[in-house]
Amino acid sequence: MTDARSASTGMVAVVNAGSSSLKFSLFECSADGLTLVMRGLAQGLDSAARFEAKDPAGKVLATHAWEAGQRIGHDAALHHVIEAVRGLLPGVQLRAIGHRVVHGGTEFSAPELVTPEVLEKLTGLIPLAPLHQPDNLAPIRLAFDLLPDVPQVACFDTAFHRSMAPLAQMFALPYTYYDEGLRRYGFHGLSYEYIASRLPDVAPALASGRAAVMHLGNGASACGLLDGRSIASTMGFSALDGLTMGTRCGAIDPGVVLHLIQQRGMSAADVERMLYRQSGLLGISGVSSDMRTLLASDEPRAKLAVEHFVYRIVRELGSLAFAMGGLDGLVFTGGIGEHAAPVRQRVVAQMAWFGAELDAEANAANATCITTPASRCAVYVIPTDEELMIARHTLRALDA
Ligand SMILES: Nc1ncnc2c1ncn2[C@@H]1O[C@H](COP(=O)(O)OP(=O)(O)O)[C@@H](O)[C@H]1O
Ligand SMILES: CC(=O)OP(=O)(O)O
Ligand SMILES: [Mg+2]
Repeated sequence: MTDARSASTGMVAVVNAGSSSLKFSLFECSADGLTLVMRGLAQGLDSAARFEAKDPAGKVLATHAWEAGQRIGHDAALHHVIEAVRGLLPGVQLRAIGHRVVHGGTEFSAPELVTPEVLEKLTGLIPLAPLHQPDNLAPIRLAFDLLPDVPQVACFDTAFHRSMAPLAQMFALPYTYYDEGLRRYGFHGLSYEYIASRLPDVAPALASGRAAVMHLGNGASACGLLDGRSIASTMGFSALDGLTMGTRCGAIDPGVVLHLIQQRGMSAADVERMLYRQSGLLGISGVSSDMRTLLASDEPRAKLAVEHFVYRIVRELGSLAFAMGGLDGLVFTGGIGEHAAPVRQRVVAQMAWFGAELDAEANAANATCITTPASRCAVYVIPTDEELMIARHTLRALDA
């Protein structure tokens, strides 16, 4: 958020459509930059949908709850968002809409103005991200109908990782599959790009150094940032790979998938449901996918789930450090990374052999730097802002 005070040149709306939620933000554009005006969230779209819009200070501007048990589609949620914004800001002029689109495939390595042809190509990528891409594209289609004169820009989760070397993108499958697009793409790129944009101010040594960034939200991944560019990601071909997540399994032996299908008689759809929706923190704990609930629980399996989450982070951290030729610092971001001090404490405790030393008070306060001056490796907490990153990209794409 900037402190822009000069004349407004219109608003940019940002839509981040997830599998069960739809987040939106409105930014005012001026010569000084982008200023957040409003942000909101329609969540629980599967069963217990509710909507809330807030001003930048967190004051609630509007709420709505749908009937419990009703499944609200993204179209209905977006209709509601548009009506709510029109009610709160009558006469609002949208200069553009920026969208988070999870998959850009091999073709889209930068934000793209959406034309019907581009939308068709993005639709063709649905098989690469079946649980994210359809929800990302639904609001674009709807906005084409409802707001045909407003330009739309697609901003990709995969784009920031296109800087990874071919070797880092390659699976050891027969080579033709690589050419056909079966490769490690990496996701959460808008979040990593935002963090990279913050490093020169927050941690200048990391901006030009070797940083491992942990985006720990409901989906979780880690990225190796070398000189501010992505050189490795724990997420792969899909958003299933890598770290333990809320309901996703993270890295597993592909032999397990074969076993479930061949020996246990599960269908591909059953396996997909299990790996995406019934695994991870929820699967291990049997209690919840929500880190807050697990940290507050006395259930042994809730504790085990948290331990597994930490274990996988530390294992991947070692891999990223060697891929970068060393480690100058670590950045935590995402809902868990920004707020779950006990998780950060456990990760840094596992790095004690390496010389990392936690500042317990700073960690408890979610301070920006949570290690002592004597620590060999600095550890930071930097809140992410995928929406601001999308708004910036959207303006740049319009100017281009
Ligand atoms: N104060 C907190 N303590 C521990 N975990 C938290 C806290 N606040 C949020 N989280 C966790 O953050 C996760 C959601 O992260 P978020 O980045 O908001 O998710 P999404 O990927 O849906 O955007 C949940 O597991 C939630 O429990
Ligand atoms: C790519 C991905 O995992 O996204 P999310 O964290 O929004 O589920
Ligand atoms: Mg997320």
